[in-house]
Order: sequence, then C-alpha cells, then structure tokens
Amino acid sequence: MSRNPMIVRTVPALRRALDGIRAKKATTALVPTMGALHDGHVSLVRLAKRRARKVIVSIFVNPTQFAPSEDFGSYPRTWKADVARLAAEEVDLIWNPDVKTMYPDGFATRIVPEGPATVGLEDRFRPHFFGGVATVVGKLFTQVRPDFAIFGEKDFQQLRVVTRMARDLDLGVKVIGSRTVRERDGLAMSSRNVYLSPEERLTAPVLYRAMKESAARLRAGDDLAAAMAGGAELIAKAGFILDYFEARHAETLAPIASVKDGPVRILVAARLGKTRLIDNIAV
Ligand SMILES: Nc1ncnc2c1ncn2[C@@H]1O[C@H](COP(=O)(O)OP(=O)(O)OP(=O)(O)O)[C@@H](O)[C@H]1O
Ligand SMILES: CC(C)(CO)[C@@H](O)C(=O)[O-]
Ligand code: BAL
Repeated sequence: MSRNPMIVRTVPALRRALDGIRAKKATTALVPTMGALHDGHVSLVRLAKRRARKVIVSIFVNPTQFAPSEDFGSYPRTWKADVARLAAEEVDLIWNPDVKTMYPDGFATRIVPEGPATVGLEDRFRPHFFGGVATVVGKLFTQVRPDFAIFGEKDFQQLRVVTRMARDLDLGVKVIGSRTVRERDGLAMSSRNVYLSPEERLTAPVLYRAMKESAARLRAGDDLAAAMAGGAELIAKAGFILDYFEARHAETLAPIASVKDGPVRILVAARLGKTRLIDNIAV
C-alpha cells in the first residue's frame, strides 16, 4: 500500500498542517533527515509509526553543519525517490523547507551545545558540526513540536547531544534512539556510502570488523589500550586515514580507562579516499 504524504515548504503551511493533526488529538513523531533515504531511515520511520499516530519526516540538507571544505554542495539529493519511499511507508507529512526558510536574511541565533557529550570525537574533527545540528534540530523541534523524535544510533554522539539539548531547553520532545541498520557485510548504511568506489566499498566493512574484534578482546578481559590499538591498526592497514577509534562510556560519552568504568561503546570515524565514514557499537 502507498499513500501520498502531504508536502509542506513554508512555516505557515506547516502550522496549518499540524493544527489539522492536533485537532484530531493525534500523537506525533518527527524523523529529521537530510534526505537521500535508505533502509536506515526507513527503520526510523517504522519506529516512529509504532510510537505515534502521525509521522512527520523532515528533509533538509542543513548548511550550518557543514564546514566550507565539506560536501554540502555535492551531498546526494534524491527528492523523487525519497517521496516515493515515504509514501510507501505511509508517512503523513514531509517538512521540506529551503535554506531561506530555515535561515532567513539576518539570521543571527545559534544553539551551542556543551558538556561531556560534545568533548572530542566528531567535535574534534568537525568543530562546526554540533552547533549546526543543535541549531537546526532546535528549530525543527520548535516548528513541529512533536511528542517524539527518532534519531539513529549510527550518529551516536549526535543522538546524545540532541537528547541533552531537548532536556536542557525543555522542548517537550522525547528523543528516541534507533539501532543501526547495516548492509549484509556489516557496513552501516549511510547516504554518503554512494561516494565509495567499488574497490572502497569492498574495504569499507573493515570498520565494523575492527570494532567487533576490539569489543571481543575487551569482553575477554584484554587491556583497553591494547584492544583499541589492535582495532586502529586493522583500519589503518586496510587503507583508511583514521580520525578516531575510541572506547567511551555509553551514556555520558566520557573517556574511560577500563571496561569496568561502565557500559562501553566503541566509536570510530575514518576516511577512505574522499569518503568519511562513522560508526559505533556497544561492547
Ligand atoms: N544505518 C542507519 N541506521 C539507523 N539510522 C540511521 C542510519 N543511517 C542514518 N541514520 C539516521 O538517520 C537520520 C538522518 O541521517 P542522515 O540523513 O544524515 O543520513 P546518513 O545516512 O547518516 O547520512 P550521512 O551519510 O550524511 O551520515 C539520523 O538520525 C541518522 O542517525
Ligand atoms: C539530525 C540532522 C537531520 C540535522 O540536520 C542530521 O544531522 C542528520 O541527518 O543526522
Ligand atoms: N548524519 C550526520 C549528518 C552529517 O554528517 O552531516
């Protein structure tokens, strides 16, 4: 079955659509995306449907989370295919503002997250990133005012930062994390995977294999530094340029010295040719 979602592009049209939904006292869940949808995004939509009666998906490639040297201009844009996928999932509303709608002339306000979840990892290599994400997600939450918002664990640090922001600013949104969907060979699905050459695509699952190997060593009682160095070496040998390969506390994202320091998550970011991939797993 397939049902065409309503598509809105201006704030007044969004308000009218949401008034209609709220008049029916329906609960709402928002799935923020940058489009180029894949099965990972679809899994978020399906979780949203289980949580709420009405599902809103935003599609907006947010310029403020890209550095000038990054891929904002070339980021994959697949509008028609995205709408077809969301129709097949019977999504109710697509919120698709343009850049001028989100950032009108004179826009001069930013949400700057701080605290342990923002220390290191992505923030070290993309220092502009969480300010851009928090600002746009803060706007999306105030525009849509959903009961729930679904984010993927694939972007684990983002999930933690957004959860904290929603609480800190009393945005009234319950942020829910959804597990990472992988290709059959373990590679985490990502819109940027289309950048990989056929040869790089064969190498890319090494990230997941390295995390699994380090996790197994940690579970077997290996020293944390040694287990992490082993994983990092595998990744470098496969031809990646490693940004980070770290074990952190799964809740606070604080650095840890031993697996006894709490539930542990391994997080990785590495570049293969011109493609930067990130991933993480629980230990
Ligand atoms: N493989 C996946 N499994 C589960 N959720 C995912 C997956 N990939 C992305 N998501 C989630 O989808 C939401 C939208 O992400 P986005 O549109 O940036 O897609 P992406 O595939 O992560 O793209 P990118 O290549 O830019 O990282 C985010 O909450 C993200 O964590
Ligand atoms: C949350 C998000 C939609 C904000 O632009 C983006 O960072 C993403 O797609 O993960
Ligand atoms: N999925 C995270 C969005 C970004 O890398 O810009």
